[in-house]
Amino acid sequence: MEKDTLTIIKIGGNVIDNSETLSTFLKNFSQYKGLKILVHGGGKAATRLAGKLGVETIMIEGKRITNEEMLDVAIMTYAGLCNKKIVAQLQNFNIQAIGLTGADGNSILSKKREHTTINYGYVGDVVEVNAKWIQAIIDTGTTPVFCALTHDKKGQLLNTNADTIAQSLAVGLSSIYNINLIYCFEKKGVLQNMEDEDSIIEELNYNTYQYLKNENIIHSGMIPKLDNCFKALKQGVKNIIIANPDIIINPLMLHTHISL
Ligand SMILES: Nc1ncnc2c1ncn2[C@@H]1O[C@H](COP(=O)(O)OP(=O)(O)O)[C@@H](O)[C@H]1O
Ligand SMILES: CC(=O)N[C@@H](CCC(=O)OP(=O)(O)O)C(=O)O
Repeated sequence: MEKDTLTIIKIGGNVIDNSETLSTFLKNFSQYKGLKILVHGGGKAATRLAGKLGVETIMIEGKRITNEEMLDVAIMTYAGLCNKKIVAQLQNFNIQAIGLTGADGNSILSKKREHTTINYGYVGDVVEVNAKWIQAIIDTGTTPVFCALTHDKKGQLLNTNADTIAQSLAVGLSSIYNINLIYCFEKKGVLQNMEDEDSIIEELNYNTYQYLKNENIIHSGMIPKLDNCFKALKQGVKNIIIANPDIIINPLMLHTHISL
């Protein structure tokens, strides 16, 4: 039997952080046809709330050092502020959305990252996605909205990068669905030149990625994002793009297609 298509869309900090951009995106998302999952980050909002609460933010290679206090900030921000505001807006647009951490429905199981040279603290690496349960939720006509938290099934919530959540869901659900994975951020795609918003690399393969990374044309948050894309491709996810959120209403818009 032909598999259904499921689109997994991830939105990042710069989309969530602007209430107008977010609202426009959510309206467009609500009109996007077919089965869908939304994954959101909120790193910037977490850093802001941490500042207000007097909790210091330390990032190493784009990953947040998550001590006990920072984990509380992450839970408040991702599962609370960001997730519930998004779900409420989607309900307003008549989408039967449900907000989830990986603990809800045991949907995403992870393992606390081991302390090597860097102690990341309460950061989780995904071990397993509960694909059958997520499918059952989708089958009721519900749209899952995942935030950047997982759990270890020993009672501990863990902070997991939202790009990785999207990748793990894509891989975990690819046995059931044909997956489209879309990473949305504020630019139109991966750029050849950060000064030129129109210098979009339309097709990016692994070798070109390595070259552009060495040349420092691809750097910072784009590195873990692309690492997640290639990880997903290597595990059988077929269609992955990096694009501006407007892609969902204008599929002809220029974007970056990722291939091996
Ligand atoms: N070549 C590139 N093209 C586009 N963005 C790039 C590039 N290299 C680095 N970046 C940076 O990567 C960022 C996206 O990563 P990140 O901030 O983690 O995304 P998100 O907003 O989805 O969480 C962009 O905002 C940009 O500053
Ligand atoms: C472990 C880790 O770094 N987790 C991320 C989760 C949030 C996130 O990924 O947010 P964006 O997509 O907006 O960057 C963090 O706490 O910043």
